[in-house]
Amino acid sequence: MTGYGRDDDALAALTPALREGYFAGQTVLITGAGSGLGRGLAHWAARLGANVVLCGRKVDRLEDTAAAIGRYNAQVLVHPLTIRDPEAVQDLFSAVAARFGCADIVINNAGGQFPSAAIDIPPKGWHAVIDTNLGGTWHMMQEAARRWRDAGRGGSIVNVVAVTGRGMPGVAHTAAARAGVIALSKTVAIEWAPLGIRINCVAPGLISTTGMNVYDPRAVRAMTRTNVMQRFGQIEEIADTVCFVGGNASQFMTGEVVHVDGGNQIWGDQWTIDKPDYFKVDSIDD
Ligand SMILES: CCCCCCCCCCC/C=C/C(=O)SCCNC(=O)CCNC(=O)[C@H](O)C(C)(C)COP(=O)(O)OP(=O)(O)OC[C@H]1O[C@@H](n2cnc3c(N)ncnc32)[C@H](O)[C@@H]1OP(=O)(O)O
Ligand SMILES: NC(=O)C1=CN([C@@H]2O[C@H](COP(=O)(O)OP(=O)(O)OC[C@H]3O[C@@H](n4cnc5c(N)ncnc54)[C@H](OP(=O)(O)O)[C@@H]3O)[C@@H](O)[C@H]2O)C=CC1
Repeated sequence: MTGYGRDDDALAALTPALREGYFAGQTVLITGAGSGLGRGLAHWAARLGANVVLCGRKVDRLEDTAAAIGRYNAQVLVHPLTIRDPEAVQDLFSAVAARFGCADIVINNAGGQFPSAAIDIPPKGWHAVIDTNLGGTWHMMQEAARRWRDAGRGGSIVNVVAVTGRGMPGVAHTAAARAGVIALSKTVAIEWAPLGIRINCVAPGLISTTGMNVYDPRAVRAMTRTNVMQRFGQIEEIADTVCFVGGNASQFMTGEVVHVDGGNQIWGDQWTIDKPDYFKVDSIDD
């Protein structure tokens, strides 16, 4: 384990930007809550007064998050599933209904990818990334909306995506999936407005989480040079934004994509695999 991310004690020592009680009486569902940003979001939601639903595939990691946020005395439901299975997603929302009534805020944070030149991505790898990031997020969005519609009430969805605007060489599958989520979010922000449902996206730049451990450490160190601020973002910087966007402080926002990326959408290298000589400044003739 390298130094990426923040452990539970470090998260507990920080203070959310939003006021105490911001989520009081509300239920916040978080996917990918066993690690990284999702775990940070679980701390933030619990500290802001929410009932918290923790989802992901690995139950041990979810139980660990539940134990860690026990210090805030929140009501917590652990529900393992893969978001790629629409029936499992329906079961999740039934379990939430049985325990808390309805979720108020759904944070679709689960996802990931692997670095590969687009030309080399195998079909199985393509489908794994698309089915998780686009398909899984969609199953969660649609089921949340159906439950809110059937209950005659609204709700709020936050989709954690990525900075796709300039392309993402080295992770084309995730660029396609996340751009799909953004387009979907803008579309249903319109269709579901009459239902009182808001949908927004948060696009993190490179954030220091344990998720970085799956990448080559040298490459990840170099990635800190790829934004205007020349550093990693931190979990709390994303958690503050997601909680703002998910909760009532942003109630006049929908269909929005909030970039929290140190300026990476306007400047900085995008390469997540070795950059071809073609793009290197040294390759320019005098
Ligand atoms: C070298 C440059 C490093 C730069 C680092 C920065 C990257 C910036 C990207 C943009 C910013 C986003 C950052 C993040 O998201 S941080 C971390 C988030 N977490 C993860 O990405 C988790 C790790 N990823 C995964 O778990 C998987 O990629 C996946 C999401 C697909 C998991 O799905 P699943 O569990 O179903 O997949 P499998 O492991 O069973 O694999 C299915 C097939 O996918 C192909 N595959 C999977 N991993 C790799 C790999 N490392 N290399 C090549 N191919 C891979 C493969 O076909 C698998 O099938 P087989 O196992 O049968 O071969
Ligand atoms: N860190 C960064 O720099 C950036 C991250 N992001 C995105 O933010 C999100 C969180 O990333 P981060 O915390 O860094 O990385 P992590 O790898 O720590 O988090 C990904 C989480 O997704 C869960 N997950 C993956 N597949 C599924 C599935 N099929 N069903 C349910 N849960 C699943 C994993 O849990 P489990 O394995 O137990 O299922 C894990 O907890 C991801 O979507 C990521 O791509 C976007 C931009 C930048």
